[in-house]
Amino acid sequence: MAMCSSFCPPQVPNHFRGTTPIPSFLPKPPSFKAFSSQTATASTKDEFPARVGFLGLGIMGSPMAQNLIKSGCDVTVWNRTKSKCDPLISLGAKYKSSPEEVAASCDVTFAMLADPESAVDVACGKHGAASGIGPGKGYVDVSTVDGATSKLIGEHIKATGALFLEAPVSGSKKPAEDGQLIFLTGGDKSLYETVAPLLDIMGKSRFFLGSVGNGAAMKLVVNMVMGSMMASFSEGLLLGEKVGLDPDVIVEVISQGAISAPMFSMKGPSMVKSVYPTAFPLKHQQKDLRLALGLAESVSQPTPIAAAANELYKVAKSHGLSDHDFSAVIEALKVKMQDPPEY
Ligand SMILES: NC(=O)C1=CN([C@@H]2O[C@H](COP(=O)(O)OP(=O)(O)OC[C@H]3O[C@@H](n4cnc5c(N)ncnc54)[C@H](OP(=O)(O)O)[C@@H]3O)[C@@H](O)[C@H]2O)C=CC1
Ligand SMILES: O=CC(=O)O
Repeated sequence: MAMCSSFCPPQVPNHFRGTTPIPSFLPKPPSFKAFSSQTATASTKDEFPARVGFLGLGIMGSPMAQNLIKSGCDVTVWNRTKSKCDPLISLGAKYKSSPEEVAASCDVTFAMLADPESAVDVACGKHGAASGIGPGKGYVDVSTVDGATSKLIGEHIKATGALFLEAPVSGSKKPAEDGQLIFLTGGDKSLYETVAPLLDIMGKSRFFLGSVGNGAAMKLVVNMVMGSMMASFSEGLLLGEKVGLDPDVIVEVISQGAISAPMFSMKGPSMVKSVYPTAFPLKHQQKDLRLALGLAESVSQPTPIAAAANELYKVAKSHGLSDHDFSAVIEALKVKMQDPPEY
């Protein structure tokens, strides 16, 4: 893999021994050093992989690619809807008309796609990245998908002689803009080390979690908790309001106590106004709950809270809220039956 100079990041290993069964699709983790974490470190331009591809320029992909460009990386972009490439081209990005061409012309290619179907299509479909990639190159999928999808993409990429890393991110639109994402990675450790300077441009910390599937599992666990928290917060706001409490004060009280979370203090005030500017689309939150429930089922882990939350997001989707922020799930609890059944 072409690098402007050799790069060897300092290692800060943590040690972890899990006690829960491992999903059948995941390889058994090593008995020690199952993950290592690292906060972002400053790098110089000379340490970046020479040519960086970026596929998928939605809410997350655009600012991530933008940060790479602004840091001096040589970036080539592709997006299904070509117009989303234009602002990045204006900033200096190159453009190729297929994932295949991007992967062929770059040393490392990142992909930030909507869901498992699009991630597989862009990596493995006709004119997909796997058709253009090869030995000496790397593919980093930062989309949120399930472990089986991640493994499938990894197998296609590795069959070409290239390296593969899954690296889903925790953190939304603003952290993506601010270069404050958290990367949850699994796969080829050498690729992880090669792209570390790039992850550090886009993020504030990174975790290497071992085999492909572990990064996906970590991301789904985090987003399962997040989806349930938002559903519960919504119930609390509406219950409080119905018994006469000021919802703005509820947000303030929650924000000062033990259950405070940036998510509540950031999104609460707009939820009170029934405004949901999209940072994390509701359809993606429901996708993550669905995938997390699949993961739970694969190891017979009961997740009744997440299952109930998933139903609420499904109701919200059925009311046309898919592309609103996931905080719009509160609307699903406001819906009144038009024609109540007769009992
Ligand atoms: N938004 C957030 O806060 C966060 C999102 N994520 C995850 O990151 C991923 C991207 O999220 P986000 O940027 O918000 O999503 P968006 O919906 O804004 O972007 C989705 C991207 O996928 C592309 N895409 C969708 N379907 C296809 C397809 N069939 N073929 C090719 N390209 C396709 C879209 O292309 P086009 O422009 O043509 O539609 C677009 O580039 C998701 O997996 C999400 O769960 C993770 C952390 C935070
Ligand atoms: O996946 C969403 C996030 O905010 O993280």
